[in-house]
Amino acid sequence: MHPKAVLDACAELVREALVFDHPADAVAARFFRAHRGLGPRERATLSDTLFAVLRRKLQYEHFAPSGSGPRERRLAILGFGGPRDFLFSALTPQEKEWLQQCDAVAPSDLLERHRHNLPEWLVQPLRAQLGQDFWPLADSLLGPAPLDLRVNQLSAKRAEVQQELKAAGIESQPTPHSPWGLRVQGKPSLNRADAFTRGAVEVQDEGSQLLALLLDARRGEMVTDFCAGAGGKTLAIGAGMRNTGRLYAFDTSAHRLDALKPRLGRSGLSNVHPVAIAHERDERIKRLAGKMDRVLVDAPCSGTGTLRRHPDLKWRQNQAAIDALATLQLAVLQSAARLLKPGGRLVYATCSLLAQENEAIATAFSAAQPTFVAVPVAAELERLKVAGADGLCAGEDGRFLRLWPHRHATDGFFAAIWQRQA
Ligand SMILES: C[S@@+](CC[C@H](N)C(=O)[O-])C[C@H]1O[C@@H](n2cnc3c(N)ncnc32)[C@H](O)[C@@H]1O
Repeated sequence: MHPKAVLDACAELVREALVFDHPADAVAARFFRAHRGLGPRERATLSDTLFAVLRRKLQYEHFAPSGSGPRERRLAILGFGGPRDFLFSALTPQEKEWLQQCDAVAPSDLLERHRHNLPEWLVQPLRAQLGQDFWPLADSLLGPAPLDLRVNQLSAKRAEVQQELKAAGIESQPTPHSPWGLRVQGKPSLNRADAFTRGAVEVQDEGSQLLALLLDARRGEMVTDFCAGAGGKTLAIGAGMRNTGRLYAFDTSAHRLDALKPRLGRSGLSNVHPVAIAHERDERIKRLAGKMDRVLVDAPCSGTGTLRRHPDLKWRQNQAAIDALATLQLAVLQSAARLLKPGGRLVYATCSLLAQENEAIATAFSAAQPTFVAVPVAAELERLKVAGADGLCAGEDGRFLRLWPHRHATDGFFAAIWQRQA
């Protein structure tokens, strides 16, 4: 495809995504369906351009007014995801000169907001929480995330899968903390790899694997994954139960639960029961009250821990949305807690960076539910033989799991654990 046509397509995709009426990856998927002529290399260039624009939107919007032509074209030029010489052959002499001027601006000459590229509703609480560490976090959020796999412990061994992937030209390393994880080098296409099609591996961030590990579900138990979505954690939990017992996968989105089904098929699990619920107080929950050994609440959240993968999330939300999420999170946690037997384990988790969705919810729950006793996560990780457990936790006695992209190379995750008093 001619460079000019590729740049035009990039600008059009940027225009569609910046409406922010749908998630950026859904907009890109729709765009590729509508433009079947785009090959894999062109699609990669378009995606990389879009994600660069979303990551550095404030910086590029600051540069854009000094250029010429439509705004989306200027943004696409600044974030272009293909080779420089390819881009140059699509530009007018005036555009080339403008791009070189933009490239020459030193980061130190930019305002802070044009360097961190974060909205104020996110900057303020993160600065308050992190102090000096705010900038390493902000920098890490401008980069891509690694590709992690979880080896299905039901049917495969990590070292063997690593060898198998290597033979297929896919290099990987064991993840430092999760016993099931492999971190893959580069961005190889996995969908056709035999290890993937036969269910020996699933794509899952190392941090997400640790959340499933913390539930510590055992053989023969009754377990609920309350916000199961497409089942990333459900699959890990079901494998940990060695495909025995009963694992309910609840979610209010039947559509997301549908995406769990093919993954269940590949995984070999038959102990999982997906159930679409209307809301967190659904009658079906009442019927199962007091029957569960373990409940995971992987709550709906801002997803700010996943900004490397979903940079549009910072532009599609605001403080009012976080306030509404916090109310929902406490309601979901309170309702899910009713499912537990005395002695049972409750895990609350998010992929948010914000204390308002994390420590504040855990603290409010503890205050309202004195029969749920907090279990320090650091001690649990140590018992589960997770390397470097202390460095993964925060709060008094390592009370909470707190993973950060700039410290742990994972997405940002939070978890708290309670045991219901017998
Ligand atoms: C963080 S996502 C879950 C991700 C999933 N556990 C995984 O590992 O792939 C949160 C999920 O909560 C679901 N949800 C939203 N409101 C809910 C509610 N009131 N009760 C149960 N689930 C809810 C959303 O549909 C979404 O799938």
